[in-house]
Amino acid sequence: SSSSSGRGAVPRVAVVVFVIKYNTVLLGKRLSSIGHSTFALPGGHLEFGESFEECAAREVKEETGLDIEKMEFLTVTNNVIPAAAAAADSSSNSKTVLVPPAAHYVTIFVRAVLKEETQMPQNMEPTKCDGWDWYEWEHLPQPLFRPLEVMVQSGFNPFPA
Ligand SMILES: CC(C)CCOP(=O)(O)OP(=O)(O)O
Ligand SMILES: [Mg+2]
Ligand SMILES: [Mg+2]
Ligand SMILES: [Mg+2]
Repeated sequence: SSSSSGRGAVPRVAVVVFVIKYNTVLLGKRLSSIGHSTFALPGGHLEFGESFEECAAREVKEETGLDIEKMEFLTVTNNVIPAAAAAADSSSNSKTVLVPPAAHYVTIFVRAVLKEETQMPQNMEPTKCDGWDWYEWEHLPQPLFRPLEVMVQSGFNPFPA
């Protein structure tokens, strides 16, 4: 992981997965230093030597117990996730103290379907996620994890046309 001073910090790559079931998508509330208490897709860090598809299948299996197939690349976004709002200097000549970003991820978005549509998600990492559920695109839970919120606001739709 990167040093807190920001020296040596490099952007990391994440693969996140729209697991599509009929007209719903799988989301879970994050319990994590990044995006705590916001609803996010299953997924995580691309590990050395992995394909996007291998990472997607591994992370979804690790986090939800679900087996997925037919992964398709959708899009990629660059997410510089700010630390707490820049701290203003408390002295009279208050100036904004620059705070290094808390995180920087290049996020690969893929979609996939369940190998077996009767499979139910389990919360495999209860210290990192508050539980998984299926949501219609028109009725997404709030608040969404920032990178996903930005995509939804842009009018992105992950479902097959
Ligand atoms: C913060 C996010 C965009 C990238 C890292 O995702 P994550 O915290 O789910 O990572 P892991 O599932 O690999 O622990
Ligand atoms: Mg994970
Ligand atoms: Mg991981
Ligand atoms: Mg994860």
